[in-house]
Amino acid sequence: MASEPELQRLYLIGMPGAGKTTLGRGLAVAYELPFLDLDEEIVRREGRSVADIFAAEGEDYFREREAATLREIQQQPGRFVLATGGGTPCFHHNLEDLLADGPVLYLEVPVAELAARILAAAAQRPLLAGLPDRAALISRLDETLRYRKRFYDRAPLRCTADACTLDNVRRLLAQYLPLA
Ligand SMILES: Nc1ncnc2c1ncn2[C@@H]1O[C@H](COP(=O)(O)OP(=O)(O)O)[C@@H](O)[C@H]1O
Ligand SMILES: O=C(O)C1=C[C@@H](OP(=O)(O)O)[C@@H](O)[C@H](O)C1
Ligand SMILES: [Mg+2]
Repeated sequence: MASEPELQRLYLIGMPGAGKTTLGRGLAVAYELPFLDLDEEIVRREGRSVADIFAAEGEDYFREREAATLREIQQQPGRFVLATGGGTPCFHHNLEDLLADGPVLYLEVPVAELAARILAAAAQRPLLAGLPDRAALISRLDETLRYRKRFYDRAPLRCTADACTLDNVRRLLAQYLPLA
């Protein structure tokens, strides 16, 4: 049988609600790799939720912790799947560090679908909480994506909306990775 490509480290990027955490967990199971979620790692180190960090310290502090936690994770040896936060590639030196260390997969999901998913749990996403209605959320997501797209578009791998399934992503990765 032909050798399977061996995945060392995989990074998922994309807007809030794109499914980075959900798909990342599934991919980690499929590849038998540890799963890490950057937000969860920050929360564990800080002993408080992302919403609490934003409320108490502001976004700059969160971005500094985010970059430092990413660095710390990358310096550890070993294989993993890492789900980043939506803003991760857009701050500090994070995108270059992601691109240098493993395949980066962009989950591209239309704003209307992101809004539908986020509305159920807006309180967990401080940058999107407190918007008055669906139209305001869509407008904020549109504006955010317009700026962030230039970062997300640098990912060498991408899946779009309904094509972001476990099977499709495994096929994409098999084409991308050199055979072991
Ligand atoms: N492929 C999908 N189809 C429909 N809903 C999804 C999908 N992936 C994730 N979700 C839902 O969308 C919400 C956001 O998913 P999550 O994985 O937390 O996204 P992210 O980490 O990119 O912000 C969750 O409620 C999750 O259950
Ligand atoms: O888009 C963003 O700037 C953020 C997205 C969140 O992660 P998810 O993309 O997993 O929601 C989290 O890191 C924080 O609330 C900021
Ligand atoms: Mg997430």
